[in-house]
Amino acid sequence: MQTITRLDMLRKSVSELRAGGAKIALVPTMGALHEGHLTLVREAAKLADHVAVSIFVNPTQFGPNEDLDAYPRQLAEDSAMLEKEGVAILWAPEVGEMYPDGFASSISVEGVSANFCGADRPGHFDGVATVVNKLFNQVRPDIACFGEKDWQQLAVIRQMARDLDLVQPYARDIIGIATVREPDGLAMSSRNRYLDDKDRAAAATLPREMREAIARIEDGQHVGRTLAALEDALLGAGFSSVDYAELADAASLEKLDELGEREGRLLVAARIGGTRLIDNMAVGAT
Ligand SMILES: Nc1ncnc2c1ncn2[C@@H]1O[C@H](COP(=O)(O)OP(=O)(O)OP(=O)(O)O)[C@@H](O)[C@H]1O
Ligand SMILES: CC(C)(CO)[C@@H](O)C(=O)[O-]
Ligand code: BAL
Repeated sequence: MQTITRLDMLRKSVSELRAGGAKIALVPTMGALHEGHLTLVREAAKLADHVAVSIFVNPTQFGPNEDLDAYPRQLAEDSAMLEKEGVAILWAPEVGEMYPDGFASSISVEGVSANFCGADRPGHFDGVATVVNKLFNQVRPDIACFGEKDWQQLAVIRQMARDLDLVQPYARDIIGIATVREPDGLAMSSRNRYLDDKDRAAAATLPREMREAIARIEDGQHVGRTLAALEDALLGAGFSSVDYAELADAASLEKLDELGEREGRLLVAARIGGTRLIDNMAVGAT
């Protein structure tokens, strides 16, 4: 595996890998890798000849009071894990390489980014879209893999890829990978390591109560009251606040008051012990 920190070196290595028509899959990450990330890498390896993984804690997607400084950074450990997975390129630029002096552009994806994390974290998805666009231009992957854990992020990236002709035929090339969970159901996330033992145990209430709420909605119970009960259950279990707990159209991320014929997704963000956790699950899917 080549660990690359400079863009000129990346371009050279990518073109060498691509010689003879080999396909490249990109897995963008912010590092502090866990089994969720490694699942993305393994799926990527099935779909392409070579896998490139990026590790970049992107400052432009963090708000002023968020955890940019505290975000875990462990490049040596991450690099050893990726080496074992047979990854060809680890792209790990410094902030100045990604955003040289004078950098002045931003990509804003409307609609899908308006609600949920987009509303709670102003500018977050502009930061994500801009850096993912740059990563696509830098690596020029044939496919890219993203986790469904960040459902809204995946929708934003798909919209951007479609609007800006980034990959084609696009629908096949942005791959969404199902959320990988801990044995108690908690979605794996680099931020789970912020939780102390008590909060970590209570955090499993989130997927459990989401499943309960989904069963009630599918059973025809009132959506608004079911979601209010879900919020109460989380607050009762030790969560300090619920940023949102909403039923949405799975593709447009428009809020839904009832399921109807639409493919629904339950999306939740809630805080426990100062850590913001997100999760989402299908509602009404066959
Ligand atoms: N549990 C998971 N299952 C599947 N994919 C995941 C999981 N966790 C993260 N990913 C995916 O890995 C990619 C990189 O995510 P990132 O590095 O932000 O990790 P994270 O664990 O989501 O971190 P954070 O705690 O910052 O949200 C994203 O596409 C993300 O959706
Ligand atoms: C896609 C991403 C790597 C962009 O910084 C990040 O948002 C993430 O890790 O999900
Ligand atoms: N996994 C999403 C990246 C973020 O929360 O900033």
